[in-house]
Amino acid sequence: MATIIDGKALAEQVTQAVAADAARLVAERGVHPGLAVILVGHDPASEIYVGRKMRQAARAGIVSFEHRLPADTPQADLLALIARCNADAQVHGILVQLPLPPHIDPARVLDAIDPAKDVDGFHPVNVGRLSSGTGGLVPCTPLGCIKLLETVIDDFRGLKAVVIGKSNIVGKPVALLLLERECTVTVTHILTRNLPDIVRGADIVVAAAGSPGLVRGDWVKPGAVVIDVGITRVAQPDGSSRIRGDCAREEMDHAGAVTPVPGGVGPMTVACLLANTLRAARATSFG
Ligand SMILES: Nc1nc(=O)c2c([nH]1)NC[C@@H]1CN(c3ccc(C(=O)N[C@@H](CCC(=O)O)C(=O)O)cc3)C=[N+]21
Repeated sequence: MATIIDGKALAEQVTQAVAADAARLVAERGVHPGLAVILVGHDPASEIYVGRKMRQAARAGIVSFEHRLPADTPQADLLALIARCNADAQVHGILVQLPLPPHIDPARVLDAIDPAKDVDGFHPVNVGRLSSGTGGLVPCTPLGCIKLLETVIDDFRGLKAVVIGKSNIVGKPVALLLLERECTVTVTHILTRNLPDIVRGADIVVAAAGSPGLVRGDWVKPGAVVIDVGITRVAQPDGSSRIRGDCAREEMDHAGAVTPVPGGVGPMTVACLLANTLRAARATSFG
C-alpha cells in the first residue's frame, strides 16, 4: 500500500515552527511579523482561501492586514495600495490574491510589490533568483511540494522527476526546485505527446495540470512518489460537490507514496506562506 503523506500534519508542524520563531523575533528584536493580504472582488474560492491564510497567520503569531477591494477597483488604486504596503515597516509580506479581475494586469501588479516583501515569490526578481539558484523568496505551493517529498525521499540526486503542468505558479518553479536538488526533470503539459509513457519513467510525479483524475494508476511506476497539486471542485450525481485532485487516487496502491486531496499540498501552501512571511520579517531585522 502506498504511504499517504499527511500534508495537514506537516503543515501544522511548519506552522508551529513559524509560531516559535515569530515569538522569538518579537521577544529578541521587537519585530512583529506582518502580512498584508489584498483581495480584489468577491470570488468565492478566493474568499475562502484568504480567510484560511489569515486564520493560520494569527495562529502563528503573524499580524495580518486585510484589504478587501471592490471588483471594479481601478488598477491605479491597487498599485497605490501596494506602494503604501511597500513603505509600511509593519508589513513584511504582501500577498495579492489571484486571479485578479480582467481589467487589472497581473504582471503590472506583481512587478509593483517590493521583492523583499513578495511572499508569493512571483516578482520577476524572485523568479530570476529561483532560476539562478540564488536564494530569493520561493513560491509557496512549489516549496510545499518539496517539503512533502522530503518526508519520504532522503536523496533526490539523479531521480527522474516528471512535472505535469507548466504554470508560473507551480509547474515551472517546482521544476527548478527539483533541478536544484539534482533530479533529472521533464516538464510536460497538455500538448505533450505520449504523456502516460513519459510519466511511467518517473520516480517523482508532480501533477499540477488542474485536470481531475488525469493521472491513472497505470501511468505510475511501482514505488514512485506522487504529489497531487490539483484541487478541483467537481459536481456529484446527487447535486453535491467534492474536491478532486489530478490523480486517480484509488488506482495508486502500487505507488511508493501519494499526497491526498484535500489534506495534501493545499495546507502546505498556506504553511509555506507563513514561513516566507517569517523569512521576510527576519531579513528586515538583520543588516
Ligand atoms: N497570490 C496567490 N497566492 C496563492 O497562494 C494562491 C492564490 N493567489 N490564489 C489561489 C491559490 C489557491 N491556493 C490554495 C491555498 C490553500 C488551499 C487549501 O488549504 N486547500 C485545502 C482545502 C481544500 C478545500 O476544501 O477547498 C486542502 O487541499 O486540503 C488550497 C488552495 C492558494 N493560492
